[in-house]
Amino acid sequence: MSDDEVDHDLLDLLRKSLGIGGSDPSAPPETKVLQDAEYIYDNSIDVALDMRHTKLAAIDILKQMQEREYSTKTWSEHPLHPKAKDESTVNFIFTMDLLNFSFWSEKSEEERFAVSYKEKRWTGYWSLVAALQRALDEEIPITTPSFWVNEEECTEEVLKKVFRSETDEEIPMFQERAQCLREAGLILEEECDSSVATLIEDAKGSAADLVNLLAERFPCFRDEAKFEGKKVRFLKRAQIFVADLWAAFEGEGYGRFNDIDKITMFADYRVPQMLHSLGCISYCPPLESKIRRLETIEPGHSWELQIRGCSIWGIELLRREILKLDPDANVNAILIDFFLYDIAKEREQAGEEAIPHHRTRGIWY
Ligand SMILES: Nc1nc2c(c(CN[C@H]3C=C[C@H](O)[C@@H]3O)cn2[C@@H]2O[C@H](COP(=O)(O)O)[C@@H](O)[C@H]2O)c(=O)[nH]1
Repeated sequence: MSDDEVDHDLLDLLRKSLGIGGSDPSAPPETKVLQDAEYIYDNSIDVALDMRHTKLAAIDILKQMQEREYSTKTWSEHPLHPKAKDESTVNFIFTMDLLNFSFWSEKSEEERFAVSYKEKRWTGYWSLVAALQRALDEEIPITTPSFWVNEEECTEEVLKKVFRSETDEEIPMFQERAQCLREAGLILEEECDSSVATLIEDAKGSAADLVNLLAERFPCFRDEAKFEGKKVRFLKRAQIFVADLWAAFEGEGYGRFNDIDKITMFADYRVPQMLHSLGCISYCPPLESKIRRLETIEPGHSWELQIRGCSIWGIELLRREILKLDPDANVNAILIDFFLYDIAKEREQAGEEAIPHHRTRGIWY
């Protein structure tokens, strides 16, 4: 059996249960996402990273982030993001990142699922944020975990109203989203007296531990796969939950973590597209033409895992190049990722040409 096939997690578990060896309890907590991303990158033959473009992109991104004074403060400046530095925002962010996946549509811009809120029409990620804000305005306690498990009040009809569309297309994966809320509500009720704040306190100020806690306790956050026979972790929504907390609270209070730089890029479908536009990532011809033909890639397919793993590793290389340019730059993988997502949306809004994002339907991103 080669080393790659050894299930190190199982070995760890065995050692712990036998009380021998095992991971050193005093070792700093790790999520293993970055090391799994590097493993995927080292074993990818259909997706590649380009160091020359990465170095060029680092110059441009550093300059733009400094010009925009891009920081955690930017998060709350988005019109739809909650501003209160209190538990209501903790609950909002948890609800949002429980459901922060798979907004893409096969329909046209005009026909796709869209939410009308504050005289604007929101699609994609922002349609989710708008739907939650609209529900709260309509006195539906959609961000309260105990509501999700109340079958008399939180009916399918109420959820349909929360996620009602301006068009004939309903929100993608409506049933899966309802299931995520119910499951998370039950687990929070059992383990944290329905309080997200308690869940955060259980991590004792460690971002990595909070990510691991979410993956351990909530199946719907357990974003893992098998790549070439080895278990790999992406944990995209668990990580973006921690990152959104950190940004919303500007590193204080519920957003205070002593190891926030352990959080990696979030392996979604938008930032890989941006990395391709920057020339940092490239696809083998059959994969590129599949993406350009808008054909779906099955969840767990090697191509999907290579795109996700190489994107995480690509942002790490970008981060290192930025810090070589300016060792004092206030930049980590989170802020680079947030910035690239925002730029990707600005470019899309401006009608700029870009390769389509890849299409994999699922609850992980
Ligand atoms: N890697 C990464 N993925 C992100 C975001 C965000 C929004 N984050 C906000 C918070 C801070 C930032 O400044 C943003 O304002 C959404 N997504 C993912 O993208 C997809 C939605 O795409 P579209 O359908 O086009 O809206 C979907 O998988 C969603 O989970 C991000 O930041 N990073």
